[in-house]
Amino acid sequence: MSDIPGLPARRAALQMIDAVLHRGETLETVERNALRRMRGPADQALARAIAGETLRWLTDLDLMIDSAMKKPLPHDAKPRSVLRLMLAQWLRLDTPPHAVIATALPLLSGGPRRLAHGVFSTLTKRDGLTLPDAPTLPEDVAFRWGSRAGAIAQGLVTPPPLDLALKDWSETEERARSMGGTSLAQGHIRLPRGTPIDQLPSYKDGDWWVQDLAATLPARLLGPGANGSGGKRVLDLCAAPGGKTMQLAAAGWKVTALDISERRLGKVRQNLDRTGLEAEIIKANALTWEPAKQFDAILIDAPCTATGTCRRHPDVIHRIGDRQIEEQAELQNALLERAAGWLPEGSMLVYAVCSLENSEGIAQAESVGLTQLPITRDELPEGLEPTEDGWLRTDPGMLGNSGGLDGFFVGRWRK
Ligand SMILES: C[S@@+](CC[C@H](N)C(=O)[O-])C[C@H]1O[C@@H](n2cnc3c(N)ncnc32)[C@H](O)[C@@H]1O
Repeated sequence: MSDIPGLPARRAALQMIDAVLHRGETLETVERNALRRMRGPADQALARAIAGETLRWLTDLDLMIDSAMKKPLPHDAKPRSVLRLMLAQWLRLDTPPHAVIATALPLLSGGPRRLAHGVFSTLTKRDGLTLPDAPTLPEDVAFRWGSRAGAIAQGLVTPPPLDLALKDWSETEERARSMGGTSLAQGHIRLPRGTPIDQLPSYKDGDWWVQDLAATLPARLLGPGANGSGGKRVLDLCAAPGGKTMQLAAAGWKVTALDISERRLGKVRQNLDRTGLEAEIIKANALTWEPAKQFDAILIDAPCTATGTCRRHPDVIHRIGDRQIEEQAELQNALLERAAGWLPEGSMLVYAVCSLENSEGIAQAESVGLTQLPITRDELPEGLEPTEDGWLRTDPGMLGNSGGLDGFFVGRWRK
């Protein structure tokens, strides 16, 4: 079966979609297993694209499948899964129907195969069958994202560009020009999606790292770390893989980077080595650890449901529900309470989550018993605004004309 060219990519995509939808696994984890056995980068990229587009447009693909059947297929039926990825290839990846049939139908046999063939043929012959302008979100997700749901769905249509964060902000203009990119903020370069990272100039020199523009905002809101008497101390409480640790170190802060995961701290070390930046690294559980020194600032980039990264991880749209949100909110609340207790007078706290959920963002921020230091418009890249209450909420529906950005909630306080 694996002799048919293109079939391994479809099989891997099917495995990825099923693991996300039926076992609640993250796309990132299942990708590692599913793609391991595949031959080359082109097949891997194809499997990723099929799985990504299927998950992004799942609700619409299911509506189409149901419209071509007298009796709807169960949600976990294999022919439904195969039909989903067949339609995603045809309607999103422009694969001609005959090629879709040749490479995906062998995933089924017997009656299910005839059924999928029949449904796909019916749909491909239907006049004017197209997807809507933006993916339809599952009802519970649309409800949670409220008035922003439509804009966020629009932001999901195009997979995100590649954002780089620069170690030296004074090089922004020159690097944007030499790399053929654009810049939406000092120290930020935006390149087209798919740009091969390790072939970009100065990758090995460690002059930049990959980081979505939205993910750079929490550390930016702490300002520079250097003052007359040297670097101020910052505790980066949930630090791995180290994007914000590098930003803070590059901005002159003396950084203590703490994380519970040794494996993920390995990434922080690698990132610091590559960029030549420095930080003290601590492996500890922030819920039991006690600091031995005081900090001028604490950044909590808290563990969260990561629904704000739905453009690059469309699995979150289907995997995350009330239970996961509540679990994360509980952890965030405990982290915030502890960190607020460690701050000396005059210090600053920034709390951030890459989540679009109110319970992980605004609801957490409102429980902090410190003096809010409202975020102001002049601290943000053009086109972004703080909320009326001085919090920052970004989502994939914003900055649409320049490539969008991930969803984040950020709050800031002074003690
Ligand atoms: C959103 S990620 C941090 C991303 C990171 N700040 C960056 O910019 O690259 C959240 C991190 O929190 C860590 N974490 C989760 N629970 C923790 C705990 N109880 N104590 C310390 N770190 C924890 C996870 O291992 C994960 O690396």
